[in-house]
Amino acid sequence: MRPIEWKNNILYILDQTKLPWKEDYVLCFKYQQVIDAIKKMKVRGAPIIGVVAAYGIALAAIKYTGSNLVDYVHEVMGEFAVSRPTAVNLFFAIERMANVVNTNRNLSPSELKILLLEEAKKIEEEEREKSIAISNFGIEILPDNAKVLTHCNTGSLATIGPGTALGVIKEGWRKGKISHVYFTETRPLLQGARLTGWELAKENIPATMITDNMVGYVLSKKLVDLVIVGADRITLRGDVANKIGTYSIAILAHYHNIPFYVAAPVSSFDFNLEEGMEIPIEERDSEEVLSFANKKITAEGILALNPAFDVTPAELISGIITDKGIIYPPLKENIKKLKEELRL
Ligand SMILES: CSC[C@@H](O)[C@@H](O)C(=O)COP(=O)(O)O
Repeated sequence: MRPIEWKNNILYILDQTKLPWKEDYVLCFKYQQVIDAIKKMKVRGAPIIGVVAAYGIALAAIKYTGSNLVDYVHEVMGEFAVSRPTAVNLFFAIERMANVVNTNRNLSPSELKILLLEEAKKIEEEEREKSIAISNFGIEILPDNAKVLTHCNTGSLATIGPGTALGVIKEGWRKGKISHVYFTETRPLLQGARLTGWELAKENIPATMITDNMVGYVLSKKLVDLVIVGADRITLRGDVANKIGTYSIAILAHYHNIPFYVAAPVSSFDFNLEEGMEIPIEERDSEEVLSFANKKITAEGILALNPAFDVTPAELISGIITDKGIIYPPLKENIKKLKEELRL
């Protein structure tokens, strides 16, 4: 199963809104279709959003027949930048593509188009490698026979490679360190139930789904030894934006003395932001909350909140598993060290 594929100037995107019922690909011939797929969450998860945006920008360039390719690509990048605001990987990928354009302005349009496509392929390959590295580093935090809880979907569908949090879980299972996985259904769009369940079943990993409001029960009964989740954006002090509900899980884990880990590539860090409250949180259409299985579940006139993410403060996090190793508390100090080491 490949979550995306680039073939003959077409970007194929496995439509995650149709899983697990149907394995259907959306064919993107135009960059607008890529933006639409991101907005409608046909493709979702922080790392893959960046990869898909890079291909979308390359696709726009390849299809352009006008006389000012550089300005056009910048306009397109602006459109991608407002597709989903929280995952910083999107902006990381746009910046990489912008660098290619800005440093090669003097090349012919056809040469520039080739370079843009090469950069998108490079970003894809790098994300794959990063998620393999995270999966391997993560083994260190797993006790023997571990029972683990995760939230949302952080697997191959979200990352190209094995995954971040789910990558650690898959590798832990392969190495005999994990005995059971609990995962939340993840309302309102059920990325846990539909996508994580689908990936775990494909790998034959013993798994139990719980509804989002069962986390307190599961942790109080000591059914799990640790929690691992992904991230959409991590600030300099180690605050983490991730799928709505993550913050509640972190508080419950803290109360019950259960380690709470985050797994994310360095491309999920936003070194421009200090505090979690600075992270822009995507507000989605309230209809997603007001309905279930395409059926309205409230009386007419009832309103609903629909923030897609929340922020977990650094104090609640036991460690961040990255593609460069594990960052332990004090997170602020150690993130600063990593930034300096990587010269970012
Ligand atoms: C490796 S994916 C990490 C995060 O992107 C993931 O945990 C998450 O919150 C996804 O949210 P989504 O709204 O499904 O894009």
